[in-house]
Amino acid sequence: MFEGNNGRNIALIKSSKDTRYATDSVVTHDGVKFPCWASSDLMSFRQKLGEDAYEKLDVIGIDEAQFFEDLYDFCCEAADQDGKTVIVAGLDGDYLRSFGSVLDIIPLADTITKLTARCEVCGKRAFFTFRKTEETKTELIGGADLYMPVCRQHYVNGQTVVEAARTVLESRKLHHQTDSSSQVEAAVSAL
Ligand SMILES: Nc1ncnc2c1ncn2[C@@H]1O[C@H](COP(=O)(O)OP(=O)(O)O)[C@@H](O)[C@H]1O
Ligand SMILES: Cc1cn([C@H]2C[C@H](O)[C@@H](COP(=O)(O)O)O2)c(=O)[nH]c1=O
Repeated sequence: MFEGNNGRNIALIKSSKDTRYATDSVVTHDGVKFPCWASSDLMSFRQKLGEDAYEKLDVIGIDEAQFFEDLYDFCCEAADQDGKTVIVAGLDGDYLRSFGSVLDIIPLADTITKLTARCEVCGKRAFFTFRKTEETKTELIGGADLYMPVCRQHYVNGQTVVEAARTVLESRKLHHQTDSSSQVEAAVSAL
């Protein structure tokens, strides 16, 4: 727990699934760090922090919210019942569409800010994330090695290219084994 500039007590929680830059800090891609609790769930936070410390908390920040299954229940309890200011950051979409419970908490929020990156192909505003590999599981920790931010046009084009590449590769696999993931990556880099 930390005291912010305005005297408010703040705690920051991130998912322990994401250990890319640090286990006990939230770290931006350009290296700005802030100490945090890393946890696999949110509901145990109150007990881990201790009742007295929890009572004194004013603000709870949550990063990588898409990874928390109990996001909705925690936000309800912390904001509605306990009067905390809860600030949530996370991906609304995975490489396909909706991600975890992030969209479920929209009706609980006072305000929502949708941030965008820049499309890696054309530089326009990027609303979506394109996955560069063949892996299809929803949760796959990684950065620029696995993902690229894309605008709507390049997201749709990219999915079409990958689907077409997969179809061709699947039919080829019937005849002989090929390294399909490297061929999908080659198709993506040709976008
Ligand atoms: N509130 C902010 N004001 C200004 N720059 C910010 C702010 N939040 C993030 N950034 C910058 O935006 C970039 C992306 O943020 P980051 O947290 O690394 O990305 P992600 O959204 O993928 O977690 C970083 O370079 C970071 O310094
Ligand atoms: C699109 C997408 C992302 N993820 C993972 C990849 C990263 O570990 C985090 C996002 O971190 P960031 O700092 O906000 O860039 O989410 C995933 O597991 N599945 C996906 O489809």
